[in-house]
Amino acid sequence: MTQQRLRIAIQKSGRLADECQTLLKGAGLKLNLRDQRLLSHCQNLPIDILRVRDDDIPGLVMDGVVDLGIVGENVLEEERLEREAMNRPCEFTTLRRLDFGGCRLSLAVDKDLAWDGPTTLAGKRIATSYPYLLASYMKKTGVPFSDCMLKGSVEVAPRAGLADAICDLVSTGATLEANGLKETEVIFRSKATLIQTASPLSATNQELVDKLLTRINGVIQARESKYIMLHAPKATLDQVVALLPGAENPTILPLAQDSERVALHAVSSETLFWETMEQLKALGASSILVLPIEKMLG
Ligand SMILES: Nc1ncnc2c1ncn2[C@@H]1O[C@H](COP(=O)(O)OP(=O)(O)OP(=O)(O)O)[C@@H](O)[C@H]1O
Ligand SMILES: O=P(O)(O)OC[C@H]1O[C@H](OP(=O)(O)OP(=O)(O)O)[C@H](O)[C@@H]1O
Ligand SMILES: [Mg+2]
Repeated sequence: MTQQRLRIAIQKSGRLADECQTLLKGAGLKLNLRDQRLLSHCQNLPIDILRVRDDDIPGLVMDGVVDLGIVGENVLEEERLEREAMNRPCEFTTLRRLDFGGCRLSLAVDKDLAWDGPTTLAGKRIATSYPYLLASYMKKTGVPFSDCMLKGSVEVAPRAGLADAICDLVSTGATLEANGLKETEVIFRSKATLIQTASPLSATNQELVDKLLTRINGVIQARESKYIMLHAPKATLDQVVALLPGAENPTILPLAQDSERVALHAVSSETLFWETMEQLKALGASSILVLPIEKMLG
């Protein structure tokens, strides 16, 4: 029997699509995803990429139709709660939370409404695409409400007289502001996440998943890290090192024809902000270079 290729479901188009492809390509998968096909073969590894609506990804993983999926935790938790309520399979394993797709599911009301906590919504109608996440939150508050399911344009529901409030995704808040609404409670914080089916994989495919995960961890670690090079006076070296966020012990090198100053090289596990660079300069550091890291292992 030929070995079954590993199947990974990602969003076909939308907010997560490009980042998913960048991540997989960064992990070494050679993909040609320019055409419209549902299923694409990875050219250098026994992996197939399935490109679908994001709403379908949790179910495909929970039913064991695909082995891995990348999806927003908001969509994943909504599907899990719905399946749990229906006594349908809702198991999966989270391999890792990813560094993109950050957003929150929030309650929002007319900006002029006086807000006095969730009780303000007692007996009111809330429009949402996430009825299970909303119900799970409202149950904890004990406030009775009714809902109105809208798959899109949720933000116009109050103005259209369809609902008194909304429960929708927020990132910058621009959509709420443009619709005369204000965010009042965050009910769920979400990022994209990599999940695996609960059905056991063949030993070969599990090895491939483990390898892929190590590489993905490396890609994300590299994205979150910077290589820093600078020259610093020996007199302020300790203060300079203390300013470098998350850095392991730096390399200190002598400078030619300069006994007062040294060169410092360090990998910082956090973004180096302008403020920190200005503080480094104030300590006498010069030639401060912050370089991106392409790959990282170990
Ligand atoms: N404003 C936002 N900022 C950041 N991430 C977001 C934002 N809105 C949504 N997301 C995340 O991206 C995911 C996909 O959003 P998108 O708008 O592409 O979904 P969609 O329209 O349902 O797509 P599909 O056609 O695949 O069903 C969301 O489920 C959420 O996790
Ligand atoms: O707080 P903001 O930065 O404005 O983002 C929030 C908006 O982003 C998402 O919609 P998207 O723009 O993906 O369009 P959609 O409604 O077609 O999904 C979400 O449904 C909100 O409407
Ligand atoms: Mg969708």
